[in-house]
Amino acid sequence: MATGRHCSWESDEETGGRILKLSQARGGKKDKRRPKASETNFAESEDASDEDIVNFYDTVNWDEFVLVDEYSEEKAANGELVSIGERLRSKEAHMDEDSASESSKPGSDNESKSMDSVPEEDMDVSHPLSPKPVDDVDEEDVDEHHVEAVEDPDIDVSAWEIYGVHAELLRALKHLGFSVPTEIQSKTLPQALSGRDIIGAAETGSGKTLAFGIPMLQHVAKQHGKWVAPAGLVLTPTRELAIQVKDHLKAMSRFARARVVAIVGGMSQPKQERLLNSQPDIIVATPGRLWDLVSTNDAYLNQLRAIRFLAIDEADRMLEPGHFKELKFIFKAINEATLQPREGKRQTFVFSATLLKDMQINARRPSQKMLKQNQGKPKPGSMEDLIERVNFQDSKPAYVDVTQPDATARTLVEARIDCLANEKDAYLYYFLVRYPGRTLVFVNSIDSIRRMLPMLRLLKVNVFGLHAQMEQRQRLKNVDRFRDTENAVLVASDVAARGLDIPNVDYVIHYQLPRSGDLYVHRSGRTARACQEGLAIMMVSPEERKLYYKMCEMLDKDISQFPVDLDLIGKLRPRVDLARDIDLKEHRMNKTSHERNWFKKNAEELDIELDSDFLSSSDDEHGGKAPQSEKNQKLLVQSLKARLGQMLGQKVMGRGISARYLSSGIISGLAERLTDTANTNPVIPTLLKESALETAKAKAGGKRRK
Ligand SMILES: Nc1ncnc2c1ncn2[C@@H]1O[C@H](COP(=O)(O)OP(=O)(O)OP(=O)(O)O)[C@@H](O)[C@H]1O
Repeated sequence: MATGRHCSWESDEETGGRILKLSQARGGKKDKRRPKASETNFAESEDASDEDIVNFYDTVNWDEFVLVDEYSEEKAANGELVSIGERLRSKEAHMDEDSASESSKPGSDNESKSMDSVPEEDMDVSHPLSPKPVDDVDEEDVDEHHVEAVEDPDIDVSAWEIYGVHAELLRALKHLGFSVPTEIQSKTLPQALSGRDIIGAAETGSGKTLAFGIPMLQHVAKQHGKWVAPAGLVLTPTRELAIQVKDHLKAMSRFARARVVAIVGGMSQPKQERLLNSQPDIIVATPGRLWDLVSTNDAYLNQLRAIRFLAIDEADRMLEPGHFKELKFIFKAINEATLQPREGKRQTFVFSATLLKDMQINARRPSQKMLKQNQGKPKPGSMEDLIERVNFQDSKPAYVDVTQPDATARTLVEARIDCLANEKDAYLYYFLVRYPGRTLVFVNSIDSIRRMLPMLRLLKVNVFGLHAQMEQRQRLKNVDRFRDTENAVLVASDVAARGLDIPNVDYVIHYQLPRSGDLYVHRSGRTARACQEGLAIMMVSPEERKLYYKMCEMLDKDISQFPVDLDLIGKLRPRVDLARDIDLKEHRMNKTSHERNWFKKNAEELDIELDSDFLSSSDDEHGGKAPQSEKNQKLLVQSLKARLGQMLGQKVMGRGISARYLSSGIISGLAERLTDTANTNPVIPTLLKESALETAKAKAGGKRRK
């Protein structure tokens, strides 16, 4: 590698687009050359240090610089693409205004918030490719005068007034269009606003965030800008959830102007330290990153010890390995005698969708042996253990349980599809084609995601991936794209199962059965949110049947079969088989060429001469010639892709999903249907567009829980 800065494009497996890998050898000379637009991107290399990135930013002419990858092209088509320079200037103006208004806050430390103290590396959050900004000085911040000038929509929020909700929060509720509280909110708020600790459980998507968020924001609103310490700490199990909760609370504090920050792993640590230094009112954090920062800095620790509100969101997930250790440290640290005096006691909220159910199950189970082993203490890592460690200051925390017996949302319709394990791809593709909609597909392993993404892309499905091994930036970007794209598909591991609030997810498909009833509830809860209807479908192979029956028993429910059209699946299957075949061949080719390049590169570095047989088959990347067999393979793949393209271009003439569309084997009004593109399925023009939800409801005979 050269001694200076090195920028190179690499293809991105997840997106099919490109990312820039940026690196600089330590002590390398500063390259004053202006990079060409095609050489630059904000997506900094994983291993590029903050310093490297700051140096890199110095060299870029932002006015000339617009991003050139696929996603930006989409934005450009909508006229949304602007030069980065323009964005930076608008952000700068924003920050100036922000710091001016901040200086009126008593006790504010302007230095820590001034433009000078915000290194340019922070600016990456405002570029058009980045996910929703995660800092506290992002573009969503609205200046006070502007905010006050906003006209309030004509929405009646008087239903909230009986709880004494602050006028500034009532205004935000108007703007959010939340005219009445949800059940968990109406049952929690009177107790929480009167100072009680709460253990709460409510179905997924029922509005738990504001149930614990409003009491915190209410406290901040009453402080009128006086800052002594953060008012609240919200702990969540995943980064995405933390950012989502932060966004939600921020939207709610639009007029109360609370400073809400997210402290999560996968983001620049110095930046997150600056966020903690910025006098936040509410910190939303994942335990790991928070503990990293807090355990090495007493100032942060003292901030936490002074909080007035602690909320544990998705508490049951916090018990899983990987979260609980840091959570225990945080509890211990903040429960120690506070150095910074707190005005009044701390209130604690513990929330989940399945919490009480778990607690009841656990409460029933502790055997004498177990109790003996633990000397009367709760089992380490259990919910009781968490509850004990959190150290409620209320002698009797209030229990608020508004879950259904099976804990799923009332508006959720459930169905199952029985099929062989190796047929699942064909059935899934059939479903996606037959019922276009925003669809979240859950699988049990990252390998399944890696296998399914390229196959579905070859089938021209608008698909994104989400799993824990993806870079954080990519994870957020994919969630944003899924949220912003009509009829998109997100293939996800259980990292997305809990808490992710993506509006309007039409369908959740359990491609593989979840490993527990709780996970089923959480996964399914990504649809049917905020009182809307949604459909969850389990794909059950014969091997999974035992587990399926166990789950039905545990959840105490029968799940009806979802009707499928076997004739159509038969017609779509050759496309899926071909896409799988192409992907397999491409994968093998890439593997062979990667291995050969690896040998060659290492041999060059070690100055070893490779066998002439080996050299004759050296890859063309290094000027050599690829072997004939490999060239043939490439040609074969190209021709298979052309064949698949042809297949995908053809319409499928199905017989229809039910007798409703058939009369004596002849489709009535076929000619009209074939020309009525607005109402017919784009791939199967003999069928009318239909919602899978309605189909499932019709099949279940309209039987719904009350
Ligand atoms: N009072 C309300 N009226 C209408 N919509 C609401 C109300 N309160 C919250 N919402 C909306 O409902 C959705 C779900 O809220 P939230 O994410 O808080 O649910 P949750 O119970 O935390 O779900 P999960 O258990 O899956 O995390 C959000 O989009 C939120 O904006």
